[in-house]
Amino acid sequence: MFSERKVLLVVNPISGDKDKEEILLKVAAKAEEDDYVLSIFSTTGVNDLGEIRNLVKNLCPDRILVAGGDGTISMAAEAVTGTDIVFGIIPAGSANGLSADFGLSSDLDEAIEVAFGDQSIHVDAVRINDEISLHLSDIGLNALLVKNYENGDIRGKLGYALEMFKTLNEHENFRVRITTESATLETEALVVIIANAKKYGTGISINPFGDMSDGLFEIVIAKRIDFIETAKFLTGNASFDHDVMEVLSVENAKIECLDREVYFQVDGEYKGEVRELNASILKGFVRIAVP
Ligand SMILES: Nc1ncnc2c1ncn2[C@@H]1O[C@H](COP(=O)(O)OP(=O)(O)OP(=O)(O)O)[C@@H](O)[C@H]1O
Repeated sequence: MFSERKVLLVVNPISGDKDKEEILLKVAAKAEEDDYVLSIFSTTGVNDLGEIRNLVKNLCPDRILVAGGDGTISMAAEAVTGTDIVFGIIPAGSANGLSADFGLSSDLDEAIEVAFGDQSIHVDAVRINDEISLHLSDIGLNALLVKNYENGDIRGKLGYALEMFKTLNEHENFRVRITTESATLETEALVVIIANAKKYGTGISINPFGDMSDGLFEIVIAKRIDFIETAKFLTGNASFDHDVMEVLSVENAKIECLDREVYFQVDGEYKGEVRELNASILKGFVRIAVP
């Protein structure tokens, strides 16, 4: 008997401050062309994870497409983990770091072709306390920037640029102890990044050693601002000064903030202040459609 193929489109109506009408129309047209029955879920910001989990259970889609920013993409990925559903990304956030890491085009037609295409790879995620991170999470300077951005009035890259001045004035370094399966390290830090991927959505490549499918994540520690050493690190030059930048490839890590609570963000979502994080790799977490 012929069984119909189903695709679920998850849309965040507010991400990136962009109208999603064109996305809806183009995805509907492509679904019809490829003989998929399309269902649409628009996020509300309240219990979206639970709602998407229920939809996945009841609809049993073959494919799920997500039109939103990194926060929506990570949340929807969490809803499908443990299934073999192909996950397609339609970049529609203010920064879109995840799609940049997968080499996805920002052109809508191309992104839709890939999201409905046959190529896919399994990618890892990192569990950090009760959160799932597919991309980049951190404590310190950048998390404070994310907090200030969320409280600011201006969305998009301009919003980030404006909040950067305020953030640099407000930030103070902190002391941290990092315990991994192979080492313990204690240092002062500007930022500690838990990196499954390579690039922030701003295009800054913070983890040149990152591979989202290698069964490892990186802990990147920037100890202080030093432009030359930071530039060496960011360009993948392995001779950077370890007094300035440090990178550890690990499966598990415990991060303790020794002198105070520190700002924490996960995939671009501010999560409050924390004293301790426990991070572990989740291998092959989700199957993502790629070019
Ligand atoms: N309908 C909605 N109204 C308000 N907030 C929402 C809605 N749907 C989702 N959200 C919130 O959007 C956030 C995720 O945004 P996402 O990462 O997709 O985009 P973004 O590019 O970060 O968006 P922004 O334009 O805010 O920078 C989550 O905090 C979620 O709770």
